[in-house]
Amino acid sequence: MPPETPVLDSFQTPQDIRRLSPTQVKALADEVRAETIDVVSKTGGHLGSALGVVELTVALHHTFETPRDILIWDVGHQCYPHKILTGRRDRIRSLRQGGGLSGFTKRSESPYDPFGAAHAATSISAALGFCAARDQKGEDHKVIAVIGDGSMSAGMAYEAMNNAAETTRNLTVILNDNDMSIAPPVGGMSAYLANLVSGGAYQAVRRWGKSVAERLPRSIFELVRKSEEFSRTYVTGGTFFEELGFYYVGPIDGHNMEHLCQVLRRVREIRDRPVLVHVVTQKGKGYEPAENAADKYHGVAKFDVITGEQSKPKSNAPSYTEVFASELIKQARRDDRIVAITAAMPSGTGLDRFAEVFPTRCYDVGIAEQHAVTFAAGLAAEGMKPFCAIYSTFLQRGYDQVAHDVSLQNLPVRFAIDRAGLVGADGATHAGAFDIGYLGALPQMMIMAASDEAELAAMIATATAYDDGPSAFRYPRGDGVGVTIPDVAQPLAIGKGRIVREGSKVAILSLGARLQEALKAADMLAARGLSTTVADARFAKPLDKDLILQLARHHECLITVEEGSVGGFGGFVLHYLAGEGALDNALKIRTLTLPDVYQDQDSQTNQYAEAGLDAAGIVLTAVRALGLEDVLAAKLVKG
Ligand SMILES: Cc1ncc(C[n+]2csc(CCOP(=O)(O)OP(=O)(O)O)c2C)c(N)n1
Ligand SMILES: CC(=O)[C@@H](O)[C@H](O)COP(=O)(O)O
Ligand SMILES: [Mg+2]
Repeated sequence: MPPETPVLDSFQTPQDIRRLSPTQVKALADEVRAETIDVVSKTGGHLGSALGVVELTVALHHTFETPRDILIWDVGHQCYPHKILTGRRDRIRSLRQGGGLSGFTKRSESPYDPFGAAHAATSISAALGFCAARDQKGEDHKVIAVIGDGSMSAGMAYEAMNNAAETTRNLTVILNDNDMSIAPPVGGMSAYLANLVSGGAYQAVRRWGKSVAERLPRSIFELVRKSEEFSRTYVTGGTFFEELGFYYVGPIDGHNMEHLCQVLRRVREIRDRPVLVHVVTQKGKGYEPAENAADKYHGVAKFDVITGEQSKPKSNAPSYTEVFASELIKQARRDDRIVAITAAMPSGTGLDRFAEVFPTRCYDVGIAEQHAVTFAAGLAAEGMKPFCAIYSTFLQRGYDQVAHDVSLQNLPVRFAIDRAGLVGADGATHAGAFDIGYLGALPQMMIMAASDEAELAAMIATATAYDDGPSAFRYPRGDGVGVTIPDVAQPLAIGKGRIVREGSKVAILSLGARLQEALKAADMLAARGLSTTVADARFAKPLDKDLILQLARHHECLITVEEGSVGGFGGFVLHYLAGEGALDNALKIRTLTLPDVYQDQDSQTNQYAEAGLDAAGIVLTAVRALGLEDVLAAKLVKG
């Protein structure tokens, strides 16, 4: 290959990486880094994490026989270099776009993605499953899990490590330690890892290397350094990981390609015990704006490569997250029993702002949703008012805790459920689809959904005032609609909705932020001569039974609308009306929910259109329910 040909362009198959010389491998890493920056500048995405693992990714594919060897990325948000190297380069510019590549690893996308992810700390458990299957089948390939230091704060990682040595002798765990989660990492394990890096062999080897480097001929120095460094890292004993039955190798420099490949080659041969390789990397490595940013460009919008400036769309309304933060701060100024909890998402939930005002009343417990929920239960049991702010999708992980520790004991934990409904570019793994159903199944749970930012403020006031049991309020990703928020929001009447527009033929009962689409649909229906009532349910539990009966009795057609899956609000309404015998008459009732499929990434607008949850979808449902498709079509033809 001529020296000027980019290594990346010379690939026929990903297996070609294994034939590259050390110089080419280094060049390849540089090319992959440049391409990753360029791609994400146009698509947005998880840049910092991807940049931190460029060398590691190249080294892994260079050393191991993927896809025969199983490589599992934890979370999967750092996998862009992996995608570039594994046959998806031609589609990499469709990353996170509708119809394009997922921003995470995904089994259906490639044989190089043996296990999909997006929620943290699943990799070691999954890898162990792959190991057990391999061992059962008498096969001999390697299985590698790459997990970040932030994800190491999650319970699943410990459950898996605790089980590793008893399950297999042949597992490689790479701990990718960039000393960052989305925010700076928290907790004892993080401190322990920092200690290993700052006090252990890593610094000693680096210091030793520096002091002798100038005095030895380069070739001799390299030889000595390699064997010395490897043996030092290899025999470092007494770590937590070794107590669990792992060989501990590290800490090693995750950006030193030569060293990385050498260590991985040796690790590849170990088959008598699970190995944990502690690799030290830098989040945002190689792109100055990312390296210098506090969040290391964890998740970015499209940006200008030269300046690093991100292009965030302008809005006249605050985001729901911002409203949550401001309103909770207001409530907390008046009520010193209010405390807030986040599971490693201070900026995403807005609790970073709360922590600035009330540093001692905000708890970041790490990626530990289960713990966050039971921790909140303990606080509530002692008379505090905990607001447990967790995205809908991540609260799934704490479901048993919500059921067993909170709901069963009727403890007044307040769940602030951000990212309710479809979330756009993160796709199916992050959709807040299920919380209405899974929380609604629990006795004693009060559930609200905000239709705009003023409603959210009122719901926060309601949750603050409500001490009789657990409560939850959900709100979507993105900006509000621009309504005025009162200085002092007032609590809502529990279990009472509101009529927003009066009509007579069709009733749309909306729960949550689809209300605007419901109102648009009402306009469109009115234009077709169909007088339409629009109501905002506010509560999924308890239901506003009077309102529902009134809508059912006085309209020919009732349509429920929600940003949630089948088995949620619409199901509760149907259940109630069936019990009342209200479905025995001529009422035409339809429940609009998210479809019973996992929807891939796209813009939120397109996702909702695909789900039939936009104004056009609501109109179509009403027209079909009333059997008027032909009549209206004929009218349209006549003009
Ligand atoms: C269960 C769960 N909770 C929260 C998140 C949100 N989240 C995604 S990446 C991340 C930080 C992960 O840190 P680390 O594993 O160190 O990876 P890094 O981003 O530093 O590469 C968090 C909190 C998640 N994906 N899954
Ligand atoms: C990978 C991950 O889980 C988070 O980084 C997530 O993508 C954040 O989502 P938001 O951008 O909605 O906060
Ligand atoms: Mg990290």
